[in-house]
Amino acid sequence: MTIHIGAQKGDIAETVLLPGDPYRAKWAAETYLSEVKQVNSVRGMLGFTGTWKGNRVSIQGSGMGMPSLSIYVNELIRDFGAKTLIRIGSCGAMQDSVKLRDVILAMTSTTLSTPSRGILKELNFAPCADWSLLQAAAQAAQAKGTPTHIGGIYSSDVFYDERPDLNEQMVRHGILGVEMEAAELYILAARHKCRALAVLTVSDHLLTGEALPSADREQSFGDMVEIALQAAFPNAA
Ligand SMILES: O=P(O)(O)O[C@H]1O[C@H](CO)[C@@H](O)[C@H]1O
Ligand SMILES: O=c1cc[nH]c(=O)[nH]1
Repeated sequence: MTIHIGAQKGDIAETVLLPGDPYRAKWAAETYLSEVKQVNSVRGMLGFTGTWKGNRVSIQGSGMGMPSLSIYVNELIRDFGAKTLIRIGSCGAMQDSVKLRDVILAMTSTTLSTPSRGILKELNFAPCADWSLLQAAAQAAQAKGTPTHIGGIYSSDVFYDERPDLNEQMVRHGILGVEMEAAELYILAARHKCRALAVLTVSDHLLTGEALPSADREQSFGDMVEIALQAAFPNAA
């Protein structure tokens, strides 16, 4: 048990999927896993462990923003032995070629700052995905036929951004989409020698103003979950 995760030692699998939304964790666990057990409810940040095609996997909500994700990922790695961490999140598209409900595999994540800024100091560390996960996710997405984009994303500290000039630079430099957690996930994974990837579904479009309702963000991003599971267990039949 930790301060924020009420699970017992051994309750959490080495592979953990991390949606920001705890109710997406519940939906994904109930929809895709077998032998599901709820392992966390502290602060309503639901976590579940079950099996997928015989492989043990946990799905733990990580909350919104990098400070929140940092708490859960630190505890998952240090106290529960997590080794493979895959974010399954929503994001806003920043390119015309990226459409609503498309999947983005975040190869890198640009950010202004993360909770790790204090230790990285003046270093502009480049947060990047684990290659084996990225490659397996790309193959899984191709096999499913899901419209998928692979490249850089932007991890922002704000949802209601009042820096249009910054977004303009992101768009201009080919950033595919914006979300709020991947950069710190990648930095923590690098620090602790774990594997990490962010698999995202486009829920908003910053260029067209389109936006999906909250129920869709909670319960309809199935391709993203299946791609993440297949990437974690590429040999699962
Ligand atoms: O849908 P989730 O995984 O929470 O991800 C995105 O949605 C939240 C904002 O609505 C932020 O956490 C952002 O990163
Ligand atoms: O951070 C986020 C998440 C979803 N959609 C956005 O526009 N931004």
